[in-house]
Amino acid sequence: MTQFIPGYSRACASLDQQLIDTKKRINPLDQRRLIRLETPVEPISALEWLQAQRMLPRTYWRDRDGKAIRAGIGYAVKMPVNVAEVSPLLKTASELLKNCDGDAAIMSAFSFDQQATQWGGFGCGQMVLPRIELVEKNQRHVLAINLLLEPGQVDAELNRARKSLASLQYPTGLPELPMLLGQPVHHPAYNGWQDRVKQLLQAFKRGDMQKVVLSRCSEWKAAHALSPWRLLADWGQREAESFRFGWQLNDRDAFVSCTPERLFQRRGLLLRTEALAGTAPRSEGKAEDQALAQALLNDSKNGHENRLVLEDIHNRLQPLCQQLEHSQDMSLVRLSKVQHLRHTLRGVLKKDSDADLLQTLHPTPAVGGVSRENAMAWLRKHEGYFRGWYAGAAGCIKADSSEFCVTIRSVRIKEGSLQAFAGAGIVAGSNPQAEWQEINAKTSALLSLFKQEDPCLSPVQHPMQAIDQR
Ligand SMILES: C=C(O[C@@H]1C=C(C(=O)O)C=C[C@H]1O)C(=O)O
Ligand SMILES: [Mg+2]
Repeated sequence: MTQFIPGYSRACASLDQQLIDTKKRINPLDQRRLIRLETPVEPISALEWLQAQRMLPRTYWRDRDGKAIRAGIGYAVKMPVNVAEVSPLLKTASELLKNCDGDAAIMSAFSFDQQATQWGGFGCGQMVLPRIELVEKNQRHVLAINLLLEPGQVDAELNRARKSLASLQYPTGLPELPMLLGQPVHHPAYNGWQDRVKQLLQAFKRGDMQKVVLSRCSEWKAAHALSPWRLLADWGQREAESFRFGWQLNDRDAFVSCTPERLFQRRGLLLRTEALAGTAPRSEGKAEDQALAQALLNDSKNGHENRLVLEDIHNRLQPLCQQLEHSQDMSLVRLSKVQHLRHTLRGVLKKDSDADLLQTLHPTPAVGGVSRENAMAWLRKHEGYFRGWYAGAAGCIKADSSEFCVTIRSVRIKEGSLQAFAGAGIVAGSNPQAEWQEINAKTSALLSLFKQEDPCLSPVQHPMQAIDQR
């Protein structure tokens, strides 16, 4: 028998009826708990759906293989993250989720540096259980509504939920991306970059540190409003095997990432993570591309960048695991404009604690450095701008599983401008110019999605240069 899949307005009507029924069956003095109501719905593009909605924040998550897509609006539970509070917050979150039937997930994001508190309204992190969600899983689309019922507050919560439902809009498509105007402003500019790399090379010689990931924020003005959801749709088509994450605070401020890097995936006690570091450009010519890949696999500087990440992750995870193993060989992750080296790790945890995993792993030396403490202290003092959610941890937490990506390849869309972030692992043997070209290559997939007023200065270099010029 084929299952009946209601159209959008019938799905909304079904949820509304479920809310009315919930009111009848719930004792208003029951203890605090989460309830999730769901209904199947006709296939709708989650990004187009987000574009049409009015409630805030708007959030989006897609895992790397596209098996789970979650678009959320508003919130039933909102937990702004404070520096000292990450662990208790995550514990509260997992307790709430454990007592909730259904597929509830808390969307979460944490900034790169948990000691730094400000990044406009994003702060040093956010955790939200969306009020309404459109979820796509195993080719099924589900519309869901989450409720946090507290003793004596049940009616108020049900009324808020019905009001949210009544505000839903039907999707009507995604607006075109704007043209990027003029030249970008880079923080730091090339001279500042060169100075910092040289300073780091001295520090490595003195033995103070072994690796620091230095980054840049590049800012363009846009000709008209830039839809984060259109950007994620186009970017995701270009980089199919990437996590996609988006958080729109309001119509003037959003953060999105289309990133190849997994921080961790936890299913019960089973853990998967990876060391992603070491980069070469890609070439359109097949033979040249293959030569670049082979050169990357054989290159000692890139191998060293990757090994430092692998060793650090392995050493830090060891005390949390009953078993832990990593791939012997490096594999290649091939994106549209760059390719990376990757080692994968698998383990069995002693405890199913996301708080422990986040604190242990983040930030890995793929975005921070070795030693973590010295690299972070150096970056706070010398990087020269504040990363905010770039190179942060973003993902979703469920009752029995969780997954986080590392938000490299990310942008903030703020008041008519686009800020694009990119970093490169600086180690002994790094060359300032080659590392600058590496971050240009990392930004070039994003830039290729836009028309540019002044494209002649777009930062694309001949592919062979990045490795040869060291
Ligand atoms: C920091 C970024 O990427 C990281 C740095 C890499 C490198 O230097 O080779 C490769 C992948 C990531 O570990 C970024 O893209 O912003
Ligand atoms: Mg590198």
